[in-house]
Amino acid sequence: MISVAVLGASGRMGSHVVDAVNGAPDLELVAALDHGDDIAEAARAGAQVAVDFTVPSATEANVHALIDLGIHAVVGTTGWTEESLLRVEEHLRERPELGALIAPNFALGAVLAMRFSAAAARYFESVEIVELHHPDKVDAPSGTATHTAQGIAAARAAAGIGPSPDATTHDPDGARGAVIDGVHVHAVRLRGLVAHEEVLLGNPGEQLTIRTDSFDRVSFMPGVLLGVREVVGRPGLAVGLDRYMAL
Ligand SMILES: NC(=O)C1=CN([C@@H]2O[C@H](COP(=O)(O)OP(=O)(O)OC[C@H]3O[C@@H](n4cnc5c(N)ncnc54)[C@H](O)[C@@H]3O)[C@@H](O)[C@H]2O)C=CC1
Ligand SMILES: O=C(O)C1=N[C@H](C(=O)O)C[C@H](O)C1
Repeated sequence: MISVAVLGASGRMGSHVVDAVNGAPDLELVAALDHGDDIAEAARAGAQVAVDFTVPSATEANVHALIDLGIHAVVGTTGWTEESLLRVEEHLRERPELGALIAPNFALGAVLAMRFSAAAARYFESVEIVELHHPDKVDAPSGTATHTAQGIAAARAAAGIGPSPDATTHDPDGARGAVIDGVHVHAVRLRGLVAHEEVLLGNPGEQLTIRTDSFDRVSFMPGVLLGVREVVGRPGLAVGLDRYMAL
């Protein structure tokens, strides 16, 4: 039995995680904490793993606190940078028995879409990303789109491919979107949506579209539970659920 704490337990994702942990025969929910609660309560309750679905401004401090408390971390919250990930990696070296999984997306379809996009990237002249989310989301572009763009950019750089062609010289309103590692990313916020992403890859006369849709937050739960079960045996930092999957 793995003892689990949930941080952000009253939120859209956290409340689903509470239900998923309660429904798993091999997991026991020992703490459901939200804004204003003392994170040390997770340790007092005996948590081995804490799942963090909070807010970008809180998640890094939560993870450092969990490491200090001797608790493995499974993190879905967005807002991570190269620098903040490095700080966690460094901190984990002081506690070699602990693991942390930080994953921009726990939906298996989204994990595969990120992998497929990176695999396809070198074969297309042009690539752009459109991410589409519910309008209550506080950050843009999404963590998933950022990670997807980084994977695509790394694959193109490794293959010696230059930037996607683009003749735009006049864009006073930012219509070409954000640019992450040279990849344009467009963010849509629309009532009715949950979490969606399209990667558009173009060549003369052809287009490949890789699309992933989460219509319901239950789509993230198998990945979260996989992370909880695996993190206890995988010390150090893992970025992306694909690190725990046989891909
Ligand atoms: N990796 C993935 O698969 C997914 C990641 N996300 C990300 O998860 C995060 C949360 O998303 P939602 O659940 O939609 O947000 P939400 O706003 O519904 O929930 C966040 C919860 O965290 C609580 N909170 C804020 N600061 C806290 C702190 N210091 N300690 C404990 N709780 C705190 C809030 O009170 C709230 O209940 C976002 O960054 C989002 O992008 C969302 C869906 C899937
Ligand atoms: O806020 C959300 O809802 C989501 N956030 C994550 C992200 O920013 O990529 C994962 C998923 O897209 C849902």
